[in-house]
Amino acid sequence: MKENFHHDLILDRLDSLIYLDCAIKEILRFSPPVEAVARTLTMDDRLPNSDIQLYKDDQIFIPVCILSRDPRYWSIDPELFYPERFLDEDKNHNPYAFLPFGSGHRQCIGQDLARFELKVIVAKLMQHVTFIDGGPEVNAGGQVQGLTVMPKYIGIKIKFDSEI
Ligand code: HEM
Repeated sequence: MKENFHHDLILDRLDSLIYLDCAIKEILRFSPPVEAVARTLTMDDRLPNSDIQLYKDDQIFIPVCILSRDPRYWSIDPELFYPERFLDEDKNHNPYAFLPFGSGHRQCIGQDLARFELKVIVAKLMQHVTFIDGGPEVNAGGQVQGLTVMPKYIGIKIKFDSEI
């Protein structure tokens, strides 16, 4: 990125940032901002290979955050934060194991915009600043559950590259 410091982020250049795509996917897999999506059944059904009977009008939750860390659906240990998985071993993952924007008729209508915005903002910031981990004391882990999930603590130092 550093050698591209003065380059504008034209679309072609954004498209070439394949590793950034992987990193954004990995963030959405590792810590999906929406942990579950809900559905109301329109007819009776039974979960395959189980005794679990479901009835019309039942409400079910699809646990996005559990599916994205279920070792049955990932080749590389899903507890590892490893963006490269999307280049190779986990490129063709089960599509239902990765649902940060939901799926089907009610999937997120803003997902293309969200992905694009995330990519532009991160790429633009990386052209001008360096992020430094605030360390284990400030980044003590944990999360806060609201409408979306957020880190409980977050400590990042930001250095403007002109200062380095
Ligand atoms: C990282 C950012 C975002 C995440 C993780 C996210 C995630 C989600 C999820 C999980 C759902 C439920 C999907 C389902 O039930 O299958 C949803 C629905 C929705 N999202 Fe997003 N979203 C994001 C950004 C946005 C943005 C930028 C917009 C609008 C510009 C947006 C608009 C909507 C709308 C309108 C729905 C309801 C769709 C419906 O019920 O038909 N979202 N989103």
